[in-house]
Amino acid sequence: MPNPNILDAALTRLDEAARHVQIDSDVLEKLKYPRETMKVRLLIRMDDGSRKSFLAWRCRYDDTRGPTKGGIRFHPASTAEEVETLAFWMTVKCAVTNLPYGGGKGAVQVDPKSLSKAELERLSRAYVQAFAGIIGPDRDIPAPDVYTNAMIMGWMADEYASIQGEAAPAVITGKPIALGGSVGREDATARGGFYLTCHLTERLGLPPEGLRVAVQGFGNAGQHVARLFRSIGAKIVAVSDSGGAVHAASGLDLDALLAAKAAGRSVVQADHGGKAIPPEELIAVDCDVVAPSAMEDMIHDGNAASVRARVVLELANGPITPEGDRILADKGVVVLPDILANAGGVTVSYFEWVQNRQGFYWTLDEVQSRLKTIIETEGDAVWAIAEDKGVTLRTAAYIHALGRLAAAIEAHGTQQFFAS
Ligand SMILES: NC(=O)C1=CN([C@@H]2O[C@H](COP(=O)(O)OP(=O)(O)OC[C@H]3O[C@@H](n4cnc5c(N)ncnc54)[C@H](O)[C@@H]3O)[C@@H](O)[C@H]2O)C=CC1
Ligand SMILES: O=C(O)CCC(=O)C(=O)O
Repeated sequence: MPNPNILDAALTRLDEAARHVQIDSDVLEKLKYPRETMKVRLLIRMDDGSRKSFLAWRCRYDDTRGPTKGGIRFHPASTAEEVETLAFWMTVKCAVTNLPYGGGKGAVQVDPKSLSKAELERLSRAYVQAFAGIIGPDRDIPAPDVYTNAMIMGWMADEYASIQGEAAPAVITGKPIALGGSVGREDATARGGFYLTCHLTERLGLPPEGLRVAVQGFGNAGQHVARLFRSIGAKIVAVSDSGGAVHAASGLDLDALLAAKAAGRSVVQADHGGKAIPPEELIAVDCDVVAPSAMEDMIHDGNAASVRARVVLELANGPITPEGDRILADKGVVVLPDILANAGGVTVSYFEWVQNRQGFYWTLDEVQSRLKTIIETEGDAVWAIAEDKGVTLRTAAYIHALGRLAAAIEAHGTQQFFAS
């Protein structure tokens, strides 16, 4: 189960940022609590005729800057606290990238691997039936997250359209292209992190060639980031998934790993060309960039000292605890923070929403070049704040976001939020 105090830990990053800028205390008070979290029990019919129920949540953390936006996770260990924390991070992430959104997130406490495809579809449709009153193209716009994908988003969009009695593709992003999805959304999370790393290579002190990369979590974010780094000649020296981890100092056979995953197998079952290692050793392998791309709190006070990479590229949300951050900073390891490094996904989700609303679709080149511009522009802004204030990139990203959030909160007028 995630740390029950995960939201408190996440909020310490906001407090740290607030120490370096003048921020009205009302602004911080508003950002400390989710606006609304709805909890339901979804009851679905199983293939054998029995019925089973699953806890599910949708949190709209803050909508000051626009409709709330964020993925839906299907995971057996999901909790309300985790959903609210993920929704808080979405609020900050959308502000860092200047998308016209607030932050939201959803989850179902389920092991999706234990369901048949038909059961998974019934669960996905039940989720939309339960939350149809809270989501909407101008209210709250879900997307994929851990163990959800384009197929599930397609079922959900279809269910929402049936309920509304009209097509409403902009209610959800990360859909299949055939249902109004955007080209370039599939690898967008990884691509954003890849663009950021490449843009900062020199400033990060990374070797321009022969980069060695380790990837923890080999799903959507992890597989695509490995593929993108390979495309510039990098070696993928270690990868892991929920089934285990593999390592080869001379580089793993990425095609074999991708083929194994496509066939529903773990990386340890692939003809990977390396050796299996204990999963907890992945973050400690000798490499230039380690990309945690799985779950929260994977690098913490108990293992941060073992990180040997020069750079941690946070594709996962919240993979490093605040104590882990301090240890890495003391070691001189640079962390590219989640709220910037994995923002490629929500940025292309925004492009999908825009395309759905205008009914006019862009080319892959247009999507990728707009994504690159946003990531590089906001990356430069965050880097400049970090240099100017002598803070980590994470604190700088929070300072950057806090400025935009404060401006929007103040522009709304305080009477709306704080009864006198
Ligand atoms: N899909 C998206 O658009 C975005 C995802 N993220 C974040 O990226 C992370 C990964 O998400 P996705 O790639 O979409 O999920 P996914 O469901 O496609 O892949 C998750 C991967 O993590 C692995 N995993 C699970 N527990 C693990 C563990 N304890 N150790 C090692 N590997 C483990 C799974 O086996 C799987 O390979 C999450 O933190 C998610 O919130 C962030 C931004 C956008
Ligand atoms: O694509 C989106 O709207 C949200 C993606 C997401 O859940 C995330 O960035 O953590």
